[in-house]
Amino acid sequence: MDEPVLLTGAGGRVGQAILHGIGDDYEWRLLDREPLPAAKVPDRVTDADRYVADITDARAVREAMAGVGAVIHLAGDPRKTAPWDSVLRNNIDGTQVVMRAAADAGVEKFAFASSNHAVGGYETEDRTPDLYRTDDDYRLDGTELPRPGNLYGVSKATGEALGRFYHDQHGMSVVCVRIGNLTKDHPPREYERGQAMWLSHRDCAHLFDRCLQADYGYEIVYGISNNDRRYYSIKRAREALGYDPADNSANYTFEGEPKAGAETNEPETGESETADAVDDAPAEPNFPSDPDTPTDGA
Ligand SMILES: NC(=O)C1=CN([C@@H]2O[C@H](COP(=O)(O)OP(=O)(O)OC[C@H]3O[C@@H](n4cnc5c(N)ncnc54)[C@H](O)[C@@H]3O)[C@@H](O)[C@H]2O)C=CC1
Ligand SMILES: O=C1O[C@H](COP(=O)(O)O)[C@@H](O)[C@H](O)[C@H]1O
Repeated sequence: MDEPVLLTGAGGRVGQAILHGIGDDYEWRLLDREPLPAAKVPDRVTDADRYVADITDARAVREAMAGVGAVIHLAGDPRKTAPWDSVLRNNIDGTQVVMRAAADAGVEKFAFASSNHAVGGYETEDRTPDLYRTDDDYRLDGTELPRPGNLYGVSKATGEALGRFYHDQHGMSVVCVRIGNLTKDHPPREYERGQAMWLSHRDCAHLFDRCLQADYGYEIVYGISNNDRRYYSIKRAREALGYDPADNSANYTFEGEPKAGAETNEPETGESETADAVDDAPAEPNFPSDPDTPTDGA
C-alpha cells in the first residue's frame, strides 16, 4: 500500500487508540476540525501533515487527500442521540466528501468507521437481554441488512452504502468496520451489552492495521474483541482482513476488574501521554444539541 495514510477524526477516541498502537508504523496525514495538541500526534508527523479542517469542506479535504494511498475515516458525530441536522452534515455529507475526494485521488484502500448502531434494530425485546449472554448463539455477521435503531445508525448505514457505491463505480477498496464499544484498559463497567461488543484499544489498532494491509474489495466487518459473550461474528474480519484479536471481555468481572489468573493482557496504557489524552476525551464530544431536530430511537 502506498503511504501516507489520511486519518480523519485523528484527535478522537478511536483515532488516538489507532495512533497509540500503530502511530510509528505509517506515514500519517492527520485531519481533525480541532487542532491536535502535541501529545496526540506521533513524533514523526510534521506540521505540514496536520490539517485542521472540517470534512464538509471539499476543497480542504481534496488538499489533504493529494498523494494519499489509504484513508481511515473516523470524523463525524459519534453520539447515538445525535440530531438529524448533525448526522446529515457530519456523517453523511462529510463522508461523501471524503469518499469522493479519495476516489478522485485514486486512493487504494478506504476504511470507514461504521457502528453497531447501524444494526441496533436487531436487538429486539424478545432477543434481549439473552443476546448479550454467552449461552445465546444468535450472531450478526455483516451479511444482514442494516437495521438502525436511531438516526445516528441511519447515518452509518448510509456511509456503508456510499462505500459500496465508491467501490462499485470507482474501484476503491472499501471496508466498513461496525465498531462495537471502545474502552481503554478494561471493558465497559457493569454494562452487559457493552461487554458483548467490547473493542480494546490494542485490538482496535490491530484491526485498522489489517484494514491498511489486507487485500479486499468491499467488506462489512464487526469491530469487537474476541469476547466469549458476543452477538457479532468476527469470522469475516478474520477471513477477509486477517484480524486476530488478543482481548476478551470474559477475562474481566462485570465490574471491569481483571479476573484472578485470567490473561487480561490489554496493557496498562497510563504511562503514555497519548493514551492519557484519550482517557480525558469527553464522553459527549463537541456537538451542539439541537432541540428542534428529531433524535428518534436513541
Ligand atoms: N468510540 C466508539 O466506541 C465508537 C465509535 N464509532 C465511530 O468511530 C468514529 C470515531 O468515534 P470517536 O473517536 O469515539 O469519536 P470522537 O468524538 O472521540 O472523535 C471524533 C473526532 O472527529 C472530529 N470531527 C467530528 N466532526 C468533524 C468534522 N465535521 N470535520 C472534521 N473533524 C470532525 C472531532 O473533532 C473528533 O476529534 C465516529 O465516526 C464514530 O461514529 C463507531 C462505533 C463505536
Ligand atoms: O457508535 C457508537 O457506539 C458505542 C457503543 O454504543 P452504546 O449504545 O453502547 O453506548 C458508543 O459508545 C459510541 O459513542 C458510539 O459512537
